[in-house]
Amino acid sequence: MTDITIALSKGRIFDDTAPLLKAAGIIALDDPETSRKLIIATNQPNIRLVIVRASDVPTYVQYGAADIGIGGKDVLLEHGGAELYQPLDLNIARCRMMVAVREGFDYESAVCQGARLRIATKYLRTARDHFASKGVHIDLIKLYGSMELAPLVGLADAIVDLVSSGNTLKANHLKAVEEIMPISARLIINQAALKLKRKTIQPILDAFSDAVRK
Ligand SMILES: Nc1ncnc2c1ncn2[C@@H]1O[C@H](COP(=O)(O)OP(=O)(O)OP(=O)(O)O)[C@@H](O)[C@H]1O
Ligand SMILES: O=P(O)(O)OC[C@H]1O[C@H](OP(=O)(O)OP(=O)(O)O)[C@H](O)[C@@H]1O
Repeated sequence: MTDITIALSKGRIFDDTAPLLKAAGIIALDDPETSRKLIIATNQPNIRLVIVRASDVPTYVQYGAADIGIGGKDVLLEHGGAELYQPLDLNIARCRMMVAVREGFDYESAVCQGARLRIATKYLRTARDHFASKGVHIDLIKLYGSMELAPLVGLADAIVDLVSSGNTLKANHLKAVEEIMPISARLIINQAALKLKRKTIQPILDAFSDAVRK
């Protein structure tokens, strides 16, 4: 039987993917939340999970270290998608990529007046493309997390970040001023693996598709 490696991150992606894996008859033998193991066996001897940082999932699949991955559209856009086949929107880990500012900040006026905006984000490519399409001049500041802090301490005028419930923005007296795009997690497959291991990968893909449609 052909060996298959599936890359995914722990936390919300693993939690939301576990039911889809189950629908494909795949059950992890350890819980990545409690185990320190990075390679997790499943009930299917030829299928293993590798637990990586969310932003590293496309890299593992691109280089063929994993055959299949599950990653957010946010992460896939930043990566660029080289060598990746993206056949399925899993409709999980749903949120929105937004521009947000301090509650008192007049974003519309700043944009209308052609002000140069300082934007803090971990999503450089997405932010660059968004503001370029609006013709807004920006300086980008790369952060790795807690973006909501940046406008509060004068590091940036605005942030580009993910918003789901809106609770994080509210707790930090920020407001969303623009939606850039809806985000959800996608199945990604290494293009060479799809050709060489199609017989094993296709039934997994089909089971995921059926489970998503239900
Ligand atoms: N608040 C949220 N609600 C729903 N989905 C979200 C939310 N925040 C992030 N996501 C989605 O879940 C994915 C994984 O998020 P997670 O928080 O596990 O990783 P991360 O901290 O963003 O990444 P990394 O560990 O690489 O820094 C994101 O790439 C995004 O697609
Ligand atoms: O609108 P909300 O429901 O409050 O969710 C938004 C928060 O979720 C994400 O962070 P996450 O929880 O992944 O923490 P992280 O910054 O450590 O990745 C995102 O970066 C926001 O901070």
